[in-house]
Amino acid sequence: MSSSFSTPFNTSAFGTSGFNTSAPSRPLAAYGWDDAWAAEFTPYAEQGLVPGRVVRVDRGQCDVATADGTLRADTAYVTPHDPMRVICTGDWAVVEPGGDPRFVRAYLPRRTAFVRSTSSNRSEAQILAANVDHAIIAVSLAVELDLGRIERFLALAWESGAQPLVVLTKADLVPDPVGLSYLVRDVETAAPGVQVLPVSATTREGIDILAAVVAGGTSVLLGQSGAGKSTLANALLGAEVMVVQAIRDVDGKGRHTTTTRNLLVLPGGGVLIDTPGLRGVGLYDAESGVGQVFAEIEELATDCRFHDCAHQAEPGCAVLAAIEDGSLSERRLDSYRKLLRENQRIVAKTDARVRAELRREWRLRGAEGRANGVLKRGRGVS
Ligand SMILES: Nc1nc2c(ncn2[C@@H]2O[C@H](COP(=O)(O)OP(=O)(O)OP(=O)(O)O)[C@@H](O)[C@H]2O)c(=O)[nH]1
Ligand SMILES: [Zn+2]
Repeated sequence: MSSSFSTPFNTSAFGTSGFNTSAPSRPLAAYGWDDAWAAEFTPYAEQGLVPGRVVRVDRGQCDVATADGTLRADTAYVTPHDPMRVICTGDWAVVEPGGDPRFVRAYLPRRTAFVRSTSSNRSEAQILAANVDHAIIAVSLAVELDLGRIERFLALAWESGAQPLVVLTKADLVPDPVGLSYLVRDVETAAPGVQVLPVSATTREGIDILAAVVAGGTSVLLGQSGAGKSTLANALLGAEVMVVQAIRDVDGKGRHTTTTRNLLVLPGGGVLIDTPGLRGVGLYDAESGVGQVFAEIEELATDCRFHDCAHQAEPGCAVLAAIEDGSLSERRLDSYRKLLRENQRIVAKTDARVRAELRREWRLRGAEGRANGVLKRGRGVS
């Protein structure tokens, strides 16, 4: 039942009575506005500029959800040649209060970002979504688990700076609870520091737990085609809410507009970003992400006798010893190697400057989140 999803949105996110000039921060809270964003925004507020979250970017323009509803704005100032700096869905935009056209003047520094390399040969990156807190990796229980694929998505998620969460969809197709618990455990071994949650859109098992997790921030849904992402999004959103949000969007002149949004406020709290680009996202320079996915192997490696041990046949190799005693599976080590190799190929084709920038911006934050995640799971970090 969707009773738990029908409450907060209707109340006050946007008054229908017109433009709100008194308390701009309250409606924005639904979009993830917090004290830290407000602090970043202070110098712009002094210039009379307005904050808002980017819900969609088109050629040359974007839709920005502000306290006064969704505004259309020109992105000429925030579309530099550097593809990493182009404004994208999820950014907090700094918008002119009026003007024809109205311009986005800047956007606030990103906390996290999903990036994709746009082609195999050109050294170009593309920003897919900004300021994402939770990366929900949808994995279908209707087909055989592919742990390697899950690890790949996890690497991507960690690299973005977001906290991953694996959702095993279509749990109704695995009615045996013992069988299900084994599947969950298998995935958990491939996902240290990550919550693994079986859900079913059919029976609504796990949906309320998922709704509670995503209530605290901005989420994206990743996963293979057919994994159940759309179904999950609908279960979280409720069909009525999508309609309501479309109707309540107003342009700068107070007219209703009907453009589709790539960023939606969830009725149970939180924000969901669903852009076409994110749907097909692949592995991009996720070196530190890979390390996090295989945290237990990297932890073991610190006990190898040689600092640069390749875990092939070296004496005193702690990784091989773990395989020997059965505490680490060969599949896991193979998968680790495969992802590292693949990653090196991608890295070789990628602009070093872009990579350096990614690292600089997200390493600290990522390391922090990872440490927390790993500790939460009680894995051996010393
Ligand atoms: N039995 C069962 N089937 C489900 C469930 N959730 C989704 N499905 C089915 O799985 C299929 C794929 O679901 P989608 O939500 O379209 O998957 P998707 O990940 O959005 O796929 P793309 O749009 O191709 O990326 C559909 O036929 C759904 O009806 C579930 O909880 N239980
Ligand atoms: Zn070793």
